[in-house]
Parts: sequence; structure tokens; C-alpha cells
Amino acid sequence: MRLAAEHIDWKVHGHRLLDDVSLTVESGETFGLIGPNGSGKTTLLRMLAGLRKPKAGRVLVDGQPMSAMRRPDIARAIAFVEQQADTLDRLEAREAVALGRTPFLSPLRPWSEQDDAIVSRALEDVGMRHLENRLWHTLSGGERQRVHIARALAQQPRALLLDEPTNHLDVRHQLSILQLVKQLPITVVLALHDLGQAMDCDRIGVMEGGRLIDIGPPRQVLTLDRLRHTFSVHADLIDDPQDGRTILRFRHAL
Ligand SMILES: Nc1ncnc2c1ncn2[C@@H]1O[C@H](COP(=O)(O)OP(=O)(O)OP(=O)(O)O)[C@@H](O)[C@H]1O
Repeated sequence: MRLAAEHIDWKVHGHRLLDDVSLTVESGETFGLIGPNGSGKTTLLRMLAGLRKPKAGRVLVDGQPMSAMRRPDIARAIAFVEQQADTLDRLEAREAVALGRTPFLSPLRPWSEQDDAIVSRALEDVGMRHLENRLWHTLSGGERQRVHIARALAQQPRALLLDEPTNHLDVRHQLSILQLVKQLPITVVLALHDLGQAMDCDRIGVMEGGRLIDIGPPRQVLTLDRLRHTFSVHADLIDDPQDGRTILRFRHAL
């Protein structure tokens, strides 16, 4: 699914949080959104997920204005894993993931074995099958994060939006979740703080003060100048002799 933002503005109390943001994420692409704290990444993701309507500009889903789409159609097409996702206190992990099937259920289309299989697969994909009967409040931060991701996967969306998905994860799960989402044949937009992880995206966009100031392949965008001016760090780019890939080495804050 192709997801686009056209000249999006968003203001709160006269303070402009998004300023004329235009962006197209192609079908099947893994797109990383990076930028310092407060630069507008979450706000933009919420617009792309249809949770907020832009004050000016529009969001397009396969060329169709999102504002003309029905809510259930948006819910079936786009899954969003937020940074501070809801607590699901009285639910077991499996029940929480099963919520991802909600947009597909109706009196004419009740819960089926197929839904069960999709939920099991999603739990498997995030390495949470063995904890599927655990109550939400007994899960660790990283386990909860993986349940949220599984719920989004169970939705079988055509676009998956993730706000700092690796935040609470240990290094093994960071790598496995990123590998997993990158392999998905769907459109993925990730807000990321780890610029090393951003290096693995197909393209990245840089947010600064509510504006999308650069967009392109990671190596082209993450220049030493960009790291200095937008992220206020002094870094070096080092080529890994083993596979030729670029490693970021952060030296110090400016
Ligand atoms: N409802 C709101 N009212 C006022 N200010 C808001 C509101 N929502 C967000 N902001 C402000 O808008 C700016 C952008 O916030 P946003 O959460 O989109 O940034 P971000 O790039 O995702 O940041 P982070 O990396 O810290 O998660 C911040 O300065 C934030 O304080």
C-alpha cells in the first residue's frame, strides 16, 4: 500500500508541530523516521495512522484521500504500535493479540480457526508463544512491547506504523523484530532513535522542528554534517571491512 502525506500542517495552541510535511512511502518499503526528541515523528505517525486529521493538507492511501475512507476500512488497512500503548490489565497475552482481529469480525464473520492460527503465528513471530497465557500486568516492558507488535501483526495490515518499536527490547529482540518487519511484504514506517537501526531502512526521513528536512537512502542522508547540525553529535562513519556496510561511531555531544 502506498501511503502519502501532502503538505500536512498541525498546530496546537498556535504552536506548529508539523509544518508543510510531504512524503510518499511506497508499497513494500521500510521507511525510517528519525529526528531529535520533540521533532514531530509521533505526531506525523498519528496523522498517517488516521488518528488525527491534519489542519491543512491530506493523507492519501493508494492515492485515495484518507478523509474519504470509512473508519473500519482504515482499521483493517493500517496498524499502529504507539510508544505509550494502552495497558491491557485484565487480559492474557493471547487475548491482547486477538484484539488485532477485531476489525475483521462481525455477526456474519465470527471468530474462526483461521483467526486462531493468525494469532498463534503473530505470537510466534515475536517470540511470545510460550507466554501466551500470562496476564498482561505480569509481563516485562519488552514482553509487553512484543505483544503490542504481535497484535499489530495479527491485524494483517497493508501498512504497519511503529513508534520506537525497539525501545524496551534487549538486543536480540531488537534485531529479530527489525528483521521481521523488514521482511514483511507490506509498507512499514518506523520512528527510530537508534541511527544504526535507521541505516537498515530502505529510505529514511529526517524531522526537525516539525519539518521533514531530508529524505533518501540512509547513507545519503546520514552525513557527518547532518549528524552535527540536526542531532548535535560529533560522529565518524566507518566502513565495516567484513561486509562494506557503514557503522556510525558517536564521539561526543556538541
Ligand atoms: N497535544 C499536544 N499539545 C501540545 N504540544 C504537543 C502535543 N502533542 C505533541 N506536542 C509537542 O509537539 C512536539 C512534537 O512531538 P512528537 O511527540 O511528535 O515528537 P517526537 O519527534 O515523536 O519526539 P520523541 O522523540 O521525544 O518521541 C513536542 O515538542 C511535543 O511536546
